[in-house]
Amino acid sequence: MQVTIAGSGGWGTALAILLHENGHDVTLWSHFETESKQLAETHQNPYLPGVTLPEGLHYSADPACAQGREMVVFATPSFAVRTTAHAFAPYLAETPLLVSVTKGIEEGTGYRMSELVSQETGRTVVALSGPSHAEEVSRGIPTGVVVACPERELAERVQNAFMCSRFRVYTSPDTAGIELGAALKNVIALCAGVCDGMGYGDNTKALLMTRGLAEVARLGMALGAHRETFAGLAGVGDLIVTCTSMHSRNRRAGILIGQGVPVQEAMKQVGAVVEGYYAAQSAWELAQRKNVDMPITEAAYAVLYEGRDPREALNSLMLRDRTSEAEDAAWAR
Ligand SMILES: NC(=O)C1=CN([C@@H]2O[C@H](COP(=O)(O)OP(=O)(O)OC[C@H]3O[C@@H](n4cnc5c(N)ncnc54)[C@H](O)[C@@H]3O)[C@@H](O)[C@H]2O)C=CC1
Ligand SMILES: O=C(CO)COP(=O)(O)O
Repeated sequence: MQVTIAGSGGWGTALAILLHENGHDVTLWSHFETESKQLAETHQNPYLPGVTLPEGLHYSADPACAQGREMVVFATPSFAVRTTAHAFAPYLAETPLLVSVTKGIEEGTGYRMSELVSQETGRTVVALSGPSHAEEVSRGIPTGVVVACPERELAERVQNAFMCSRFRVYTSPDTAGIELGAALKNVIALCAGVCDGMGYGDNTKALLMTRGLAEVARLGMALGAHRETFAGLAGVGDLIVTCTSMHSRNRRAGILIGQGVPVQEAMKQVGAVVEGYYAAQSAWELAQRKNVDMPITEAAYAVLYEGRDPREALNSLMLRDRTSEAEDAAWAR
């Protein structure tokens, strides 16, 4: 298959290596000409230290490189997905498969990433997500993900393109669930990092992850996602990897914030996109709009955007009104 990957950060590059190994003819597109030249000349990507890009990958900074390709994968940070899809749209008429692998929610509108690409291109878009740090995928470490699309045939074609012995791909019809799980868990991972940075323990993190998943699923379902998706790879699977891995940019940013580093400085020190920072604002807005209770996300928003002290935020989460883990209906059983 002829493939273009639109976005040459860590994730786009890791997927370019994978698809090249799968026998596809891959062009890696960069937003910046200088970045594209550097990749072509050095075969190294600073976002993936120690990984050498294989011979045979092509590099471009021109969206026209998508012309006539069979699959285009959008892999930029979320803030750049709409503009990138807009730039690529004139070249996609003969491309049957469009894929989004970005994890975020558009600020202000609340749209998911596949929705942005769809709006800009007028086409159905497959979403790919799951516990999949680029640092590990680029080194061939076995990984599992989900591809979602209401059109099963499109999902299965994308599954076939990515699947191999080190990259297991499941399909799902629940694009909303897959994308919301991906975007919202980043907020919880950032909070898990904050707890680590403040020196709290494994109990605290397990509490945060479990109750975090509950509120992620609550908002997801209010936005049309299926409950069971949050028990899958793009839900609890991705939550586990992001809250526990030192590869996670969200967790690393959180650790710094928990240690007292100012938010903007923490993101600068991480040096790659911290999607949970942006998702906290979008999730907070969506929760208000849909009237969904999301106490952890609300606390994250207050810490990240209003300067609230993280210790004080955690303390007030612990002392919220007492409640039940079960829904009211369960007590009647
Ligand atoms: N890194 C990872 O392990 C994984 C990342 N993701 C998701 O993939 C998305 C991209 O993540 P990464 O590749 O890690 O990000 P990154 O932080 O490595 O991305 C940096 C890239 O963004 C590009 N960029 C900057 N401004 C741009 C613009 N205006 N237009 C287009 N591109 C621009 C830069 O050229 C650079 O190549 C995020 O949503 C992330 O959550 C998903 C799974 C794994
Ligand atoms: O989504 C990811 C892994 O599945 C990447 O997480 P970070 O953005 O926190 O590094």
